[in-house]
Amino acid sequence: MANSKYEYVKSFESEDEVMYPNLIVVRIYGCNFARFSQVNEFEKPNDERALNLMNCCATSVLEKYPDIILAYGFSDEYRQFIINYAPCSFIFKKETKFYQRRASKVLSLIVSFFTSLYVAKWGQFFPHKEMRFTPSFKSRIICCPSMEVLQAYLAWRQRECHSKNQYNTCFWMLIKSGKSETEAHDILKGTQKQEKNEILFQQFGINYKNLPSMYRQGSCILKTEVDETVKILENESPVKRLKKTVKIVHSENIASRSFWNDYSHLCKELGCFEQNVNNIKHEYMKLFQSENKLLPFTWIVIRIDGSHFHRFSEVQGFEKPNDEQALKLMNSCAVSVLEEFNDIVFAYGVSDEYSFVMKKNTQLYQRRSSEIVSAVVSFFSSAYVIKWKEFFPRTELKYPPNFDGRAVCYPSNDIIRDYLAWRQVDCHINNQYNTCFWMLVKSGKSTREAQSLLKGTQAQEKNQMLSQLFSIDYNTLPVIFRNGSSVFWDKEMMVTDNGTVAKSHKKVVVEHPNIIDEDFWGAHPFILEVTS
Ligand SMILES: Nc1nc2c(ncn2[C@@H]2O[C@H](COP(=O)(O)OP(=O)(O)OP(=O)(O)O)[C@@H](O)[C@H]2O)c(=O)[nH]1
Ligand SMILES: [Mg+2]
Ligand SMILES: [Mg+2]
Repeated sequence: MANSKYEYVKSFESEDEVMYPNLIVVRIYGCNFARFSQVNEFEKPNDERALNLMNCCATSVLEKYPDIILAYGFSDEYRQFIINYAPCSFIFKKETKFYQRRASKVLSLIVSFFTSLYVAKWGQFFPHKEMRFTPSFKSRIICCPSMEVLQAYLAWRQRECHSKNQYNTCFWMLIKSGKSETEAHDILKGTQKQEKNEILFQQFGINYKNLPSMYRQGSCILKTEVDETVKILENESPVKRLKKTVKIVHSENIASRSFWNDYSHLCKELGCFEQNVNNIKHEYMKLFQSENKLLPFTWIVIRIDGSHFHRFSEVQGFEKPNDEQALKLMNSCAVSVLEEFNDIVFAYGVSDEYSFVMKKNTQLYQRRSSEIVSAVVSFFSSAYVIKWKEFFPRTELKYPPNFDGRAVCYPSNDIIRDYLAWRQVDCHINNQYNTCFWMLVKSGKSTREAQSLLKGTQAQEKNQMLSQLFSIDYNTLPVIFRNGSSVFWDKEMMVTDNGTVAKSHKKVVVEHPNIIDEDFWGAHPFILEVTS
């Protein structure tokens, strides 16, 4: 399709490929889950339903993406100051070429799918509890340069599981026995493993080792190959083939040679463990915790895009070329995103994509790229599944959709405006093409004929085609289709008692203005104004 003069903004996008032979681990964890688990009254210290829901989502992630070989998750129960709920790590096979190993694509697609699943499957695990509050997760890539590092990573995760679960079990037993939260923390401060076990045994008659292994050891979700009998021959000998299945196991030490090397599939796709690890090197901990930050004093755009929405819109029977309800659902999710993330000042959406502009001086998550991208894409995905019924009351959601996301920095107001213009020009070009294409198809042409009739045509010719063949004046088509949707905080001017003009936020609005020309920006100067 035609290029526009705004295409240059693409050059601001940077490469973020995780280079081979690094192993890719995607780690996800709950966002603000202290609040989510409280509002939804999760049982403490472990809510079995919540853990099973998480395991079920992780299983579906493994089933959807063949390149993910293993997932490990556990419950890091809500405690004061701790918001790192339900951490789960997904490990890709060494040879993966998933989305050309681009970090933001990989981490966003996985967290988005996990979130959609979490919302869609909620009712199966909490049948009598309506979900309150939009759940969302963050994700990041942990890049493991060798099997030794992966082994250290898994050992670290499982140690966290052991120690957190032991602490939480003691903590909540103390609370149940009448202690205040502060008293319980004080009792446990500085205690070693052994002492905690003694508290549990002596005060509460609990043998820690007898607690369910899912709580103590976490859950490994892995692909295994099993022999499956396909048919029985006449001579009664069975014909077998290898079938991949996903299973959940709980094991004392997932980073041990004996556990790992027992699963031939893990060794084949990732590699074997040479020896057991005892101490996790300090340098590795730095590697597990390092994160890239986005350039300071630049506008940040987080662009999300529906994954395989061509298929999704077919399956859901969206109207062609534009389904107004589908677009309104996208818009409604964008409104929720603006309400949730104060630093997002503007959003522009078309088709299955949305661009969110975050103010230049935002300090959200210390400008850590993966945290920002994952939190936004996950929140959007969650809202999409939650709001589906509101926009499609008669169409069931056939499968949970997911979105990819990326963050790009733009240094000046002119360039951020060119970025938005680029997206709107794209909207014009695509919409005009799609409108002609579907009119031709609806009039009886094959898709190939329609394509060849439109090949190389300019905007003018397409407009003529629409008006001459179908009596359609392109400019009278709904503006939401032609211009896409802009979402922003509408400000109200208020004159205060002393006569000065003050501005206050009113509410988030969805409009369909031309954002290429000056008029809109002249009338809304506050959107790209840099305020502290
Ligand atoms: N029928 C219909 N389809 C839509 C609508 N909005 C988006 N789509 C579909 O979603 C696709 C979006 O294009 P892309 O984002 O480039 O393609 P994709 O299939 O999502 O593939 P990836 O984004 O690469 O994963 C369009 O090609 C349409 O097939 C709509 O309102 N109606
Ligand atoms: Mg798409
Ligand atoms: Mg798209």
